[in-house]
Amino acid sequence: MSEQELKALRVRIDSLDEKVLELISERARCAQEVARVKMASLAEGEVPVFYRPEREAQVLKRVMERNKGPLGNEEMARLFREIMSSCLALEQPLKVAYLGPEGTFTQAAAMKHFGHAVISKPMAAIDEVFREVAAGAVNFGVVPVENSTEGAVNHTLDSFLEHDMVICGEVELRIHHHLLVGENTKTDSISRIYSHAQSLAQCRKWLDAHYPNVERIAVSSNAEAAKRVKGEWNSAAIAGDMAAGLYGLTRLAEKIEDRPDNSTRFLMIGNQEVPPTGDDKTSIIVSMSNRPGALHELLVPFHENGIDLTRIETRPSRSGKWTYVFFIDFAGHHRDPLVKSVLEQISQEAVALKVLGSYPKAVL
Ligand SMILES: C=C(O[C@@H]1C=C(C(=O)O)C=C[C@H]1O)C(=O)O
Repeated sequence: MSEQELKALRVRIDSLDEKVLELISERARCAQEVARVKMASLAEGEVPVFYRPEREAQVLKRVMERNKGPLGNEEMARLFREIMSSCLALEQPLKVAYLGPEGTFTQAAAMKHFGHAVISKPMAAIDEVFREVAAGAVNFGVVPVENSTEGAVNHTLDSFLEHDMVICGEVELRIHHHLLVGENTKTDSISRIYSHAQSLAQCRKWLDAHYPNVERIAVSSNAEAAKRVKGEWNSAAIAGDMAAGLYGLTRLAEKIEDRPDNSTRFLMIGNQEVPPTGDDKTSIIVSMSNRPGALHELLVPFHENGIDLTRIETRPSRSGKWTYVFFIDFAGHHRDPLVKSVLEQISQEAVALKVLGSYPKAVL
């Protein structure tokens, strides 16, 4: 390509950028107008709701449907995710607590869902994320709920039994783990590998094959593992890209998770009910009396009404020995007439039924 051709293309890009810039600014002014209208139409004592997850899900879906390339749908939606995040911040900067410290996959999930224009607050434990939301110190919390290799995150499920929380959204993240070392690590003398217990489990076979005799030490998070390695010469950490970048570690081996499709699902928790989008999920907790056929009775109404169950998990109820609660996710919104009638049927059989929330299915 000649110098002249390049120059002409760059002039074109500059002029397109000017238009993109002007359009984004116009969009941002529109969002400011939306905020003004929301404020003006408040009833006495009513608190304004600036963040609308159902609307954001629709905007992103529309972008993906209309996108003609060459950028991929996900890539395009990610760009719009950030534009919306900045527009919303003009209305109200969201405060989001997540399972920290900085550099965790939960932080990456929070950024994927809300974009980067939020004020994010790392918490030391899942329960603290719940408490921070309950106390009103933040608008939303982000917690992991299940991993495709290792299953449920029990701390999260148990926290739902202790706090009244609304699930406002979900996001899924591909989890890639790397073996990370610091500048001073003697790579042939590694005698300890730090990581979160879930991550150690997700890389178990790889560790058995490559570091069978090295001590595996479970710490509170992958980011904590990365932090420890920074100051030690004989240790390595298993963590993801964010933690590697944050603590300046290098990858001794990449993508060492045993299953290449290793993914984690995260939930956004808050206290805002989300209206239907037409493509939603609902999460409920049900406790049944301990008698034969109870689980069958619970599941039949879903089957008979053609409602797609996406997940069912059992946990001890914590209110009696050998009594259990079921965490159930299914397609649909609790305001859909069909879902409403199924929930009514179940509540007749159940000891207790609680809707944790209906929320848009993950778009990104
Ligand atoms: C502009 C609005 O407020 C927020 C910002 C949005 C956006 O930038 O598109 C979408 C939904 C809300 O989270 C709105 O409610 O439409």
